[in-house]
Amino acid sequence: ACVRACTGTCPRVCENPYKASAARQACTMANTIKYLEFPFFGGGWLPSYSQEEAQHIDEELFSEYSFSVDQLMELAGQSCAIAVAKGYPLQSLLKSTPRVLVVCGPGNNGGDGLVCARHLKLFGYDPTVLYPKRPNKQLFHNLTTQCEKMEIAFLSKMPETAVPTCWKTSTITPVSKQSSAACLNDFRPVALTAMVMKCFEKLVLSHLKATLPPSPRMPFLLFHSALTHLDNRNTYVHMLCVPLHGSNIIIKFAHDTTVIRHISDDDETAYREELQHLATWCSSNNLSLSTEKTKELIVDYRKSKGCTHSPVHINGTEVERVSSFKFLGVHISEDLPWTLNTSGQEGIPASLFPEETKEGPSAEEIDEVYNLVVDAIFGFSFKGAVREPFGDILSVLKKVTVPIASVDIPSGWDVEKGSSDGIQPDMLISLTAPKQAAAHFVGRYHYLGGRFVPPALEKKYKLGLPQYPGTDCVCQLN
Ligand SMILES: NC(=O)C1=CN([C@@H]2O[C@H](COP(=O)(O)OP(=O)(O)OC[C@H]3O[C@@H](n4cnc5c(N)ncnc54)[C@H](OP(=O)(O)O)[C@@H]3O)[C@@H](O)[C@H]2O)[C@H](O)CC1
Ligand SMILES: [K+]
Repeated sequence: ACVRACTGTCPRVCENPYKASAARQACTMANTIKYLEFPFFGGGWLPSYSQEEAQHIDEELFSEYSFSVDQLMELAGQSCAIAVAKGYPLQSLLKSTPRVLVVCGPGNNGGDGLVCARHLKLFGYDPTVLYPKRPNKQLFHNLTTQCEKMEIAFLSKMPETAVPTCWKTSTITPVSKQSSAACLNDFRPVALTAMVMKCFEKLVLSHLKATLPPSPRMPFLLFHSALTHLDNRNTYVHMLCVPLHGSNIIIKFAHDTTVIRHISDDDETAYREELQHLATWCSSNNLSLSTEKTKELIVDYRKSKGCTHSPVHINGTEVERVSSFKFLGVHISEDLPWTLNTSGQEGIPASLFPEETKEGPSAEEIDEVYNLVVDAIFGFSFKGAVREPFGDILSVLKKVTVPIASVDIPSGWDVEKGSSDGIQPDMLISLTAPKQAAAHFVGRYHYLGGRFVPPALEKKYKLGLPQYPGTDCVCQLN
């Protein structure tokens, strides 16, 4: 391996007088500073930083130097895209389309990932962003919009990758029911669906019929009850998912619309925005939303529910909360009793939703579809055991065989100690300065990015940064 680490006084530091004096001064500042060897560009030793030091430097950039997060994130994310383009040039990719999966976490590391995706798109790659937990902050809304405007696809979980949006979109044309139509009710809405979708629906139906297990699980049941409709001549099914927030699911079936949202941390903003968006969309398209007929059901299994759920309003009218309703022919109750729809089955099997609730594609799907994965899940603020949904995602990333390029820190690694059984990226792009975990990186490419450190700050923290070549904003360290 080209990168090694040593702690405290390192004999090889003496080979470089500048580094030796920097090392001595740095050691008086923090006993924990460790040095990484970087053989590129003449070689030398580079300090690496603990979690706390990285956070101090970061804070000082914002407070003392008045940088905004957007500014630094743009430079950080752009340098990640440049490093990826250097390590994996378009012409070297093995798949016919230059697809890259960018997995973004809930913090600023995820923001770097969004910026990286946008620049990769400008460089000619075809990025798809997996963004399962989106923070409700303007910065991240903006970054997401920028990506969406550049036609970068977003995944929140696997089903949305299976059917392209254009197939799922129907044009609803009002056809007059009588010769002198006077009001909206005199029109019948006729939905025109893409022909390819109609064929697809038939294929899905026959596939589902062939593969349905003897005791169907809930999601299969929902789809099955919708798709049996296709058995009748001259009929078809619409399941239209056009979420405003990628993590909302909207199911349209005939003239019924259902909005589904998984709520975490009591944050209902995206759900409420979706309803507002739906009401506005209906009104601007001359469709009337019948609030009286709209019902809301909340499934809440938390032990201590703490707060009561405040009602939602559509066009100023409160939506009635019910404890059960019939959805696509299936009775759903807030306590999800299995027996409502089946006989002879006691309770809900523990493995009811094993595959269906998993976030993101499987390792096989990633290997098949993407050339590489950009890991922007966690950076220097990661602490403790990985919480879901990221535990499942990291387990998948451990199994992929396509290269992984990690932004700042391989996600899931302890920022200082690394992780022997974590993901093993092929590329690491350290931002500002390498963190101590970089000593355990054994992949092919280690880049330094984020060329925004003012010289005074570099001096204060004894960063001893290497000379970036010319005007480049990344520097290869191994
Ligand atoms: N100066 C620079 O070099 C710059 C670097 N940037 C990038 O920013 C990250 C650091 O960003 P930060 O937002 O501080 O933190 P992270 O992105 O690392 O992660 C915070 C989120 O992660 C969640 N978290 C933490 N631990 C866990 C865990 N064990 N399981 C699940 N989730 C976890 C945390 O959730 P909370 O619930 O604790 O809030 C946060 O949501 C740096 O590495 C660079 O990539 C900037 O772009 C610009 C300047
Ligand atoms: K990362």
